[in-house]
Amino acid sequence: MDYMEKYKMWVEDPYFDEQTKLELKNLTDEKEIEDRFFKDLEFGTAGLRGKIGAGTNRMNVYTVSLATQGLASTILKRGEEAKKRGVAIAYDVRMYSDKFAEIAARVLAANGIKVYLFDGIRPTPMLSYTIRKLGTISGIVITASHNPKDYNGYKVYWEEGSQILDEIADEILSEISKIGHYKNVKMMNFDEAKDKGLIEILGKEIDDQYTREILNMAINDENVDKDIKIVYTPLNGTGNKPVRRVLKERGFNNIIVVPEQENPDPTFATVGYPNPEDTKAFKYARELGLREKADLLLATDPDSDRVAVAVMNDNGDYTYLNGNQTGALLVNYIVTQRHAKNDLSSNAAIVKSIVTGDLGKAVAKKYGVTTFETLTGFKNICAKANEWDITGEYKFLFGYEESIGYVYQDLVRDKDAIVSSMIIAEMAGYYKNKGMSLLDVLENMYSEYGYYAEKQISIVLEGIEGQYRIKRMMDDIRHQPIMSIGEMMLKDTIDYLRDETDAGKSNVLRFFLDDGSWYAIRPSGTEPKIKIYIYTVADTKENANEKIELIEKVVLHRIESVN
Ligand SMILES: O=P(O)(O)OC[C@H]1O[C@H](O)[C@H](O)[C@@H](O)[C@@H]1O
Repeated sequence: MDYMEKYKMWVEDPYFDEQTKLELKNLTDEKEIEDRFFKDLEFGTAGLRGKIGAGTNRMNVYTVSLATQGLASTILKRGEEAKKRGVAIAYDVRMYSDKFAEIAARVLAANGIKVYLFDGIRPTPMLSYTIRKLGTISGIVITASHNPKDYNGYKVYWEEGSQILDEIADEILSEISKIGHYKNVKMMNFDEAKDKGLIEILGKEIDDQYTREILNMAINDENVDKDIKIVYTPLNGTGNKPVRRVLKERGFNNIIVVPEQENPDPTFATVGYPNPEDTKAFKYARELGLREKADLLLATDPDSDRVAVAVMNDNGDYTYLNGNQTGALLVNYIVTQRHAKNDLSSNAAIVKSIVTGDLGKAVAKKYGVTTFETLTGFKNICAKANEWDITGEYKFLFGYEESIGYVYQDLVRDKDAIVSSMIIAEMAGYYKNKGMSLLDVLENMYSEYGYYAEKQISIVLEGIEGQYRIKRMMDDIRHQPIMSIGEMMLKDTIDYLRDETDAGKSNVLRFFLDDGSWYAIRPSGTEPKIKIYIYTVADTKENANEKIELIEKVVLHRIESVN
């Protein structure tokens, strides 16, 4: 069926509800119809993610129920035991998140699969934790993470507690393709499923366990200035209760929460784009921080798997750390402290993505800790922890990405802003006790390891047109790489789509220059963007920044010249 036939089917078929039909009938722009129906939502970097609305390429009760039936069939193939182990479901603050979670629960229950559904909003990492605690076969989180308000998403997890990799995703997709019409999706009444014990509601008990286990992960409790003043914003997402609770129970009493962004708001009215990678998300936190003279600002994204940090500088304002800097600081803190305590196993390893910078790796190396690199997607980072559970080859110490995702140890198999906020607060308090800010620590690291600098640029290109243009941009640079930038000559290229690498296959290009700088280009798997990552290391900050600027200018010029 082409997009128009699919559109007509949705408008005419009595299976679809009246509101959906009305929404579709009111569409006047054919481009919009095409965008809604030209394909089905795809499993990208982090599961299904798309705009909320009617259509096969949108997040709605129909696409969610279809995906869940595919997941149910995949579980059923694994027999009775898998059915009993069941599926844990969490959801965030977004529009329809609770409704989609309920639909998913009803579809699984109708298939005879046990469901553990949270009684309210929870952070994504709690789902990972819960899967491991309850021993479920799978898990779902309804969230679009940091995307704008009109998006939602559906992340699927497997028994190890991390997001599914391609093998299971392909199996689910193949089961979805066998379903045919949406009416073949099974669905049970919610109350009936609860009465039959097929849906069980999760609450306080699991919150308590999670908090307790995180508190046990403290590295230092003494020599930490717990009076450090931190302004925290959950950006109207799920972080408010768990982050505050963990910090409070660790004894940090000087935590001030941004009042306007404390409570859940699916429209993210105070922030617009709720991505703390973007320093604009700190607007309210900064203002409050300046008034309160806070040492640190912390911001978690709506599903609380990612956290960003800003540090009070000598000019009395805040310096925003990017994900590479926070990641490197955390590697440095964890590794040096554990080393000093003689608590660093000889097979300890850290894991980062291929588009994450190298400062953390340099620190790890000094202390005999191995660094592994995976494709983008925290599922790939945590897959290492899962693998080492079986082989015992390495001990997963820390995983991180430039996109402000971090996890310490392997209690949770996803990035975890709750665990990370606690370790960041501890780290900042530890150095404050020594009279240093995190900026001082970073500066010391640069003097020891070299001035690492980085820049990430995203170009937003929406809709089908955008998708095609991103493809043309990738094709263009893939076939005609830039041979020199100023005095820097292209030395090596990795095309992760075509070359055999340890990381695996993905549409990513990495270009290495002869002075040690490198840059990577890839389409985002979660947003309509092409992303460019630029890295360098030099003897001074000025030299490093100069190189970054030059690379940025040349690469951007080239990419943007592709129509
Ligand atoms: O760069 P993208 O494909 O948009 O992904 C951005 C981020 O999305 C999710 O949060 C993934 O778990 C991360 O691993 C990834 O870095």
